[in-house]
Amino acid sequence: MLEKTIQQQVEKGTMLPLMEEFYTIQGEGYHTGRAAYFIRVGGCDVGCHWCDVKESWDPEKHPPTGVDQIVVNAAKYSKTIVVTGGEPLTWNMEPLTTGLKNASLDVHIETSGAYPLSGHWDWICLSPKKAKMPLPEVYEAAHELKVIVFNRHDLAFAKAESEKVSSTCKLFLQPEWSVREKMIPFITEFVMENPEWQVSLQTHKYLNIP
Ligand SMILES: C[S@@+](CC[C@H](N)C(=O)[O-])C[C@H]1O[C@@H](n2cnc3c(N)ncnc32)[C@H](O)[C@@H]1O
Ligand SMILES: Nc1nc2[nH]cc(C(=O)O)c2c(=O)[nH]1
Ligand code: SF4
Ligand SMILES: [Mg+2]
Repeated sequence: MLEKTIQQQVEKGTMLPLMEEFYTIQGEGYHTGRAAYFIRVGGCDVGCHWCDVKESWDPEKHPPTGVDQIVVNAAKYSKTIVVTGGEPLTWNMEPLTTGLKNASLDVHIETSGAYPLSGHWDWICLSPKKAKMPLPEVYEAAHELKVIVFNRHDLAFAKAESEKVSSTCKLFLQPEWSVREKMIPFITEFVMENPEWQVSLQTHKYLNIP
């Protein structure tokens, strides 16, 4: 009985499999350097082989948590909230983001865009993945396109992806962490030749913070 109620709440998005929450500094992309509270929601089946948070993939490993409780915690820490995962758009983000907006918070998302866009967002960071491409609605809504560069072909992929986003969308190339030393020369050369793009580094990993 209880199990069933919880499952129904997860289906509605009033409960979410919460992996972790932490107050830190946004390490990547347009808002790099800004203090923010991160809400990491479990569940992702995109399957990036280099994913730096594979523990997030199985939603069963993360306790279903009421969104009201998540909002109360978040509001204690920061005005800026980053919802990430896992893939947050696996779930209905409407209840969580309504709660966060009612608390007057700025609400950002990190997403692959592979699932329908739900929720109310002040900032959408789209990081497209070839294995499960973003839906058209997410390209249209994205404020920031952040392409991970694992090999040189990813630069051509980045260019093609940039044709699908709005004209105001900010463009970032971020080296895949394990090959950063090899990819940084290609990325820097590309950005100097294509100055509409900017470099994004995972600065939290250099700072040794979460
Ligand atoms: C862990 S993902 C979670 C959100 C969502 N599933 C996504 O991929 O956008 C958060 C961000 O980290 C990036 N990322 C994951 N693993 C990485 C790695 N090994 N090196 C560089 N960036 C990575 C993703 O591309 C994404 O922009
Ligand atoms: N500091 C910090 N910044 C981040 N930006 C995006 C992250 C993510 O995993 O979504 C992340 C993260 O895990 N930590
Ligand atoms: S989409 Fe995001 S969470 Fe899912 S495997 Fe790829 S990087 Fe990891
Ligand atoms: Mg991360």
